[in-house]
Amino acid sequence: MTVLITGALLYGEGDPTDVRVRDGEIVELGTGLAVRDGEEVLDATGLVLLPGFVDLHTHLREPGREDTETIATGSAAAALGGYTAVFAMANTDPVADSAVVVEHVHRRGLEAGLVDVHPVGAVTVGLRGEQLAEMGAMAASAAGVRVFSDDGHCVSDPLLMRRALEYATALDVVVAQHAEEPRLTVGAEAHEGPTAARLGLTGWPRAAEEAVVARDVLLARDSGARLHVCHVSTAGTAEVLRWARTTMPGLRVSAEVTPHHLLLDDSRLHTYDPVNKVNPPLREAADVAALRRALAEGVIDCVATDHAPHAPQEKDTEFAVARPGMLGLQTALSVVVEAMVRTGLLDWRGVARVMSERPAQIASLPDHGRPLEVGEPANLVLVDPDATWTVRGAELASIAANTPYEGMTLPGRVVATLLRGRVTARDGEVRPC
Ligand SMILES: NC(=O)N[C@@H](CC(=O)O)C(=O)O
Repeated sequence: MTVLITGALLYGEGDPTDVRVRDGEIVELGTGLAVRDGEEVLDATGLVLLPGFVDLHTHLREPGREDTETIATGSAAAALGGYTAVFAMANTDPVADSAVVVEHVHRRGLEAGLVDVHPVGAVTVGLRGEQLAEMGAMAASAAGVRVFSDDGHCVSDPLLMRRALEYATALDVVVAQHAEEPRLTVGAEAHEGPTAARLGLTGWPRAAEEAVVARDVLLARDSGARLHVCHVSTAGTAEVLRWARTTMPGLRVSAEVTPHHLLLDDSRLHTYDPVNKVNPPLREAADVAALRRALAEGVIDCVATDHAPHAPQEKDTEFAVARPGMLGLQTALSVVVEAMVRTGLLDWRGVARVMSERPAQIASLPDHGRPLEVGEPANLVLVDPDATWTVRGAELASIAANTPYEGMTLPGRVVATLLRGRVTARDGEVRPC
């Protein structure tokens, strides 16, 4: 299968370039490349070519909640969002805490064939935070698990977290922590601050996140482990990470921020619409500004969606009982363009860094986030930087429709995604193999 991409702006820079892709690789770069017989041509005039995006944090809900998302529908959303690899969180039913479950998820991803689906293994049995899961068996399984997380729950017991990091060091895998001290967030519904106080919502204080991150970087320092901090949501956490990076040379700590924490703040909560309920919660405008700065400066490494589909009956209910979480895979690029590119904080090379290169490096994916050069794997995304589109939850590929961007017009549109040289999405349609 051969594809010729014509006139693309590589990383949004320089002269328009033609890119020939064959047998899963970039085989030729140049200008005026001739179209060969049987070749699919992608006219990329005015479009930006980047390495395909990598999402370290996705909830695909299969097994267990196929009424809200399946590995096939989530893979479609990912391909349409420009992703070539996603990491599927372990909070499924059954929990992905054994080789059997992670191998099942991996296999289902291969069957869907739209994006590389990497199962995340649970750190503790049943996500209960009591006993370590069989991390070694999951790492050694056919799924080759490289990222472990109890996401949705914090590994709050410091001794258990220390042990998890020690095992992770031995296995050379990453522990991704959902940083939330549970004793500080009992009954929490929204960010603790003036908005929650006015609305009568129980607060989720910043310190519940910041204290766990501070503890964990010290545990990572002592164990030499690779720690990844999920969904950083506060200015204070960014400061803890900055302090850790500057005072502890050799520290192997990385961090992600979600698109929604880069764009939305808790001023949206006055409607009590649970579409805005998410964990960690939307914070204040000053946090949003600090997170944007930290991402631009590399204090936060990457963007991860925390794509969290929920059924209507879990969202269209009272704020207090509604499930937290928002869709993210198909809107991530546009939100990053709005929050980071339009504001001048990142150029397209920066977008490639935070959405492709750093996440691939953090998860040790050798074939993703690679330079746009001859001989490199053709995991690619073509973006129209000037297009805008209006988000409609019902039109997204996910089964669930809980997008906080409903009706919003956002910039930047994914035109095509290529996985190992095969077009997986083009002009809003997916192409399963
Ligand atoms: N991020 C979310 O708001 N929700 C996540 C889990 C969680 O972190 O609570 C989910 O699985 O729905």
